Order: sequence, then structure tokens, then C-alpha cells
Amino acid sequence: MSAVRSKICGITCIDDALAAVAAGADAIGFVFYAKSPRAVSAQQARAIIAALPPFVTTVGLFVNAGACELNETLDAVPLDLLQFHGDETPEQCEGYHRPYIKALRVKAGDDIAGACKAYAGASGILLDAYVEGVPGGTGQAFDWSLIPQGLSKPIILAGGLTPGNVADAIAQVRPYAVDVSGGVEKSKGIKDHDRIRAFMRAVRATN
Ligand SMILES: O=C(O)c1ccccc1NCC(=O)[C@H](O)[C@H](O)COP(=O)(O)O
Repeated sequence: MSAVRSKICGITCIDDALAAVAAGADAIGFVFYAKSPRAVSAQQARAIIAALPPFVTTVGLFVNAGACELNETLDAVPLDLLQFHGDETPEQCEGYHRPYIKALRVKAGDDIAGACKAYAGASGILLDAYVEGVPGGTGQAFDWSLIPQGLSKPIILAGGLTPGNVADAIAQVRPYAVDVSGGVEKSKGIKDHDRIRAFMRAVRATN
């Protein structure tokens, strides 16, 4: 099995971004969703990305953003990958002609295999916890046994991951990548660099 990749999401400052990269994160995520305490402006994200060394994937996260708002962000911010975390249809996701991942908030009975087929153009599918009324960044894990084997897309596992449970999550799910936000924070939007390092050590120990 190839090494599991990692994304640290909800990055709001240069120091946290550099700490994530130094710890070995493959990608960092920026939340462009105003209702989140982790939300950043295009200017903030641009400044953080300008401070990054090469070979770090930058991910822009949107929740049902309008085309105008999303295109303005794309014009201002050098994003490598889009993450659609709302109810965006496959057609809407495809409409930006950029690599993207689609997030699914998982609850019992969801047809995850069908969703992987529906979002045929996605680079990957991010599986996150379903919490009524909260689109993401919940800090809640979901029942990983709900994830079927043999899905047609690379799976990014998210939702309540921490330095303490990520190894078990990888052993059980064998995802392409893991994604974390709250589990490596001091407070919403402020990352704890020791927890980032502990999380990345735990991921590397499975590789
Ligand atoms: O992080 C947020 O605040 C957020 C808000 C609205 C939609 C999505 C959001 N985050 C998406 C992510 O990719 C998070 O990393 C993912 O939901 C996992 O979060 P956590 O459970 O805190 O690790």
C-alpha cells in the first residue's frame, strides 16, 4: 500500500502553514466559507501561499459558493485543488474546469459507491462526518464501517481525526489520504504545532 497522504485544513496564518509543511503535510486547506471561524479572505490565503515552499498542494474549500464569488477567489488565489463541501452537483463542480474533490457527509444508508460514480470527474472523494446543520469542520468522527470496500475514487478520510485515532482510522479504512482540522488545533482556526507533529508522526508510522 502506498504512503497515506495528509491534508491539514482550516489554515489561517503563515506560521501554521509552515508548521504543517515542516511536519510533512502534503496539502493545506483554506476555508472560503464565511460562517466558519476558520474562514480566510482571498488576500489572506494569497499571502500564506506566497510563503510556502514548493511541492505543497493548496486546497480551496467552498460550501455552495456562487459562481461569481468562486471565480473571484480563483482569480486571486493560486489554488491547486478545489474542495466542494456543500450540495454542489457534478455539473457545478465540473464547471470550473479545475481539479476538485467532493466532500460527502456520511450517515447510515448513504450510497457512497453511487456518489463516487456520480462525481466521475472528481480527483477524490472526501468522507466527513454528518452533523445536522454543520457543513464541516465538526470535530466529530463517523462510523468508518459505513465505508464500503473497492470504491471507484481515491478516498480522503476526514471527521474527528486526532493524533490518537488516525492510526486506527488508517488501519481500518486504508484511505488514499487523511484530512484534519479540529484535531490539531488549540482553538478554532489556530493550530497546535505539537498536535500537528504528533498527527503526522502517527500517519507516518502507518506508512
Ligand atoms: O473547517 C471548517 O470550519 C469547515 C466549515 C465548513 C465546511 C467545511 C469545513 N471544513 C472542511 C474540512 O475539510 C475539515 O478538515 C473536515 O471537515 C474535518 O474537520 P475536523 O472534523 O475538524 O477534523
